[in-house]
Amino acid sequence: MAARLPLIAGNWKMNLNHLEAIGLVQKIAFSLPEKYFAKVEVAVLPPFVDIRSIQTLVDGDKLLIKYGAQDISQHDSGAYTGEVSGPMLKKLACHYVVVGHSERREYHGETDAIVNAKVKAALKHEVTPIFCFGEKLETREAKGHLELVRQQLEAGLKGFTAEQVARIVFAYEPVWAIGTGRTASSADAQEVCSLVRSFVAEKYGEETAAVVRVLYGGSVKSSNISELIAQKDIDGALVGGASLQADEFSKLCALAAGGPLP
Ligand SMILES: O=C(CO)COP(=O)(O)O
Repeated sequence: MAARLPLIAGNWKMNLNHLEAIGLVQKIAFSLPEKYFAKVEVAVLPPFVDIRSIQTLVDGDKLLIKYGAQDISQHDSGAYTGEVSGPMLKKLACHYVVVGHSERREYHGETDAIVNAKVKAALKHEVTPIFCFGEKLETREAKGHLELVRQQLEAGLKGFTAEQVARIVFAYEPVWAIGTGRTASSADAQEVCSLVRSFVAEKYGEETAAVVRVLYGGSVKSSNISELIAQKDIDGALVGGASLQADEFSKLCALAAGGPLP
């Protein structure tokens, strides 16, 4: 199986203005010298208004940290008040964009069809989509999580070729584990991440399945990252709360790289 570089992506959600963003990225960069980046890819996903400042910092100081956005419009331009397009993100040299986060599905009515269109827009403009999916508590309790994730994958990937799917980062985020302090056990997370890889293998071939990265997200911290990342099909994490603290996030990234701690 091809080696997959672990990815730790910090989803800041609606936190930190552009000045605070600069401070946090500088602290992370200071804590994580170059040697770590051969073993782990580190990305921050700030609010839109912070991205230009982070781009300037990363470019100016030649930092190895990557960055991206938390959402993308399905349209390229036009009368879509409040939206930000793929070409705009590309111009800011965003590496990643989160698509289909449960908070957008829940609070902004994003359906699987919209998520599919947004993944498509990201691929079109060569910004790597971090495609999120996951079940709510009631579905998990009714043991319907594997079926639901399968449906979300079918719908989210509709119409894509194997070449396109190979460029997607998958992120399993069980809704009941987000911001609750309740992490899925590593076995539970592995169960779903393995389903994702089998799904990709079945539909798009073994080669595609071997290269795609599958992340877990939901209350990931420095205290649980090592166990999660040790699972066969978990290639990193999408981190919310813990990505807002420089020390904690750097420690988490260092552990994902296999140490030593900064
Ligand atoms: O939603 C998440 C990342 O996208 C997870 O958030 P927490 O790490 O705060 O649970």
